[in-house]
Order: sequence, then C-alpha cells, then structure tokens
Amino acid sequence: MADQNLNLPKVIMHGPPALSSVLQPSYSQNFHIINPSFLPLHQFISTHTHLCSTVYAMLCYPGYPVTAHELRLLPSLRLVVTPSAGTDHIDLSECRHRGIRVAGAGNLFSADVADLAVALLIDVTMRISAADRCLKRRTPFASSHFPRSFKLTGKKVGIVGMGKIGIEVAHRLEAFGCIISYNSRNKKPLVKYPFYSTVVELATNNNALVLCCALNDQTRHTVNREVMLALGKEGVIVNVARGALIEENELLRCLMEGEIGGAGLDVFENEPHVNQRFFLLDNVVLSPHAGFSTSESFTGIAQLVGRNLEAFFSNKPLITPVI
Ligand SMILES: O=CC(=O)O
Repeated sequence: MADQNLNLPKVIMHGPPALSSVLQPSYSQNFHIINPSFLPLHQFISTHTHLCSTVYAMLCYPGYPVTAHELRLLPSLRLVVTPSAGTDHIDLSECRHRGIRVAGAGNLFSADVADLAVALLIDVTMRISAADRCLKRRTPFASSHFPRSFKLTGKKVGIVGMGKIGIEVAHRLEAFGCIISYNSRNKKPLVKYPFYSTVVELATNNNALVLCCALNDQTRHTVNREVMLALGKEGVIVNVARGALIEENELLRCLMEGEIGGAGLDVFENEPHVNQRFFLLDNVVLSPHAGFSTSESFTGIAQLVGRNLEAFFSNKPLITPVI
C-alpha cells in the first residue's frame, strides 16, 4: 500500500498494478491509496475486510469489470472514477441503483481518438504501412509491385456514433473532401449530416465506416456479416471505440475472402489478446488501443482523476460526471 495514513479518504484501485500512475503525485498525497496490485480485487477485499469497509471511492480501468458483485464488496462506496471515455466496464445501472456517482474522462481524449481514426483511414486507403513493410523487405522499387491505393478525397464515410468523437472525426474528414453521414441511437437535431437509422443502410451508402459509439447490449456485434457485405469489396472499416462492436471472426473471414477492402483497428474483441490471424493480412492496420495515450492526454487525465476525487471529497460537483 502506497499510503498508510488512515485519516485520509480511502480510494481503492481496480486495474493494472501501475494504475496509481493515473494520479499525479500531488493528488496522491491527499488520499489513502489502496492498491491490491497483483491480487484480484475480491481476494484483496476478503483479506482486508476492515480496511475496505470504509472505502468511499474506487479508481478503475477499462478491462477490469466493476460489476454488481464488486460493488457489493464495498458497502461504503459512493464514487467510481475511470480514466476513460468508455464506461462499458462499469455496471452503471447498479451504480444508479445504489446512488454511486461515476466520473469519466469527459471530452479529454476526443481529439486524439479522432486523429487516430483519420490516421488509420488514411493508412488503410493509401496503404502506407503496407508500403513501408514492402520497402523494408527490400522489394525492388515497390510501387510497380504494389497494389494500387485508393483516394480518400471524395469518399463517402459513415460514422457510427455521432458523439464527441464522431463529430471530431466528421470535421477532420470534411477537410479531406469526404462526404459524411451517420448512424446513432437517434437522429441529432443539431447535426447537419444525413442520418441512417440502421448500420446496414449506412454501410450500403458509404465507402468506409468509422466506429465511434459506446459498447452496450444494443451495439454489441453491430457490425456483422450483413453490414460488411453491404459495405462492399472496396469498403474499409475503422474501429477506435470497442472491439466487441464488430463480429471479429466475421471481419477476419471477410478480409481474407476479399469481401471488404481493409480495416484499421485500435481495439479488439478479446483485449489485450489480439487475434494473430490479423498479423497475416496486408490490408489491415493495427494499433494497440492507443487512441488515448498521447503524452499530453496522459498528463491531462492524471490531473482530471485527481480533480474529480477532490471535488467529490469536498462535496463539490464532479468535474466530468457520467452519472
Ligand atoms: O478506450 C479509451 C476510452 O474509453 O477512453
């Protein structure tokens, strides 16, 4: 445990052992940080029942589920903070039910994630990573051996999820002369782009799909074989949201059989595991869930997490509330 001062408000970590680095040292001094380190949360709590009975806040991390079970283990818990925009690892309805507040990353990563989405789309359509691999294998002057790339200018791009990230992607792609349309839970009155009420229709009418929506029971596996076939043989899928939005085995099959043109993926269905069949495909560009790991944003999130904890323990409004 990093801090033995039992008079400070207790914050329990639920994530990778290095999760405490998501809090600036200046903030850490204000809290009694409890870090189970390599122990699973439930095991740590069952051997430290007394200590954990007065934990009011949890700092969690995507990939480490905060289910009704974990929440029940901490009877005094009143706040969950995640250093992420996505909250699919947290049982929000149980939090609501128990009156537990939740704070996230707000808009902090939107620009970085949108930049990465556009970078992946450019890379897949212009075959930059594939060309780089080709030259480095010392293939004699690559361009004559190399399959033709595609223009991005003038392409029709459908965005799934027109939230903070989706809108940033749309603005960037407009500068490339792309024609934007979108799908989301509901048509957004303030969004000027054409709306399609299903992802299949969006795919039918576009050359590329960029996935920017939240993962939930309605959106899980929203990109299935029907969507991929509707997108077509030159279609490209970019995913910077959550891996389980796509039926990954179908994606692999469609990529291998040439049913779609390519994919740019920052997220995977079984993270941190990445299906190795992707490594064999030249029409795929991969990134290790890095949309939110710029140095600037890392510094920003370490401050934001601390500010949310401070606000909560001083009875002030959360800075970036989810609920
Ligand atoms: O995946 C990253 C995030 O949800 O912020």
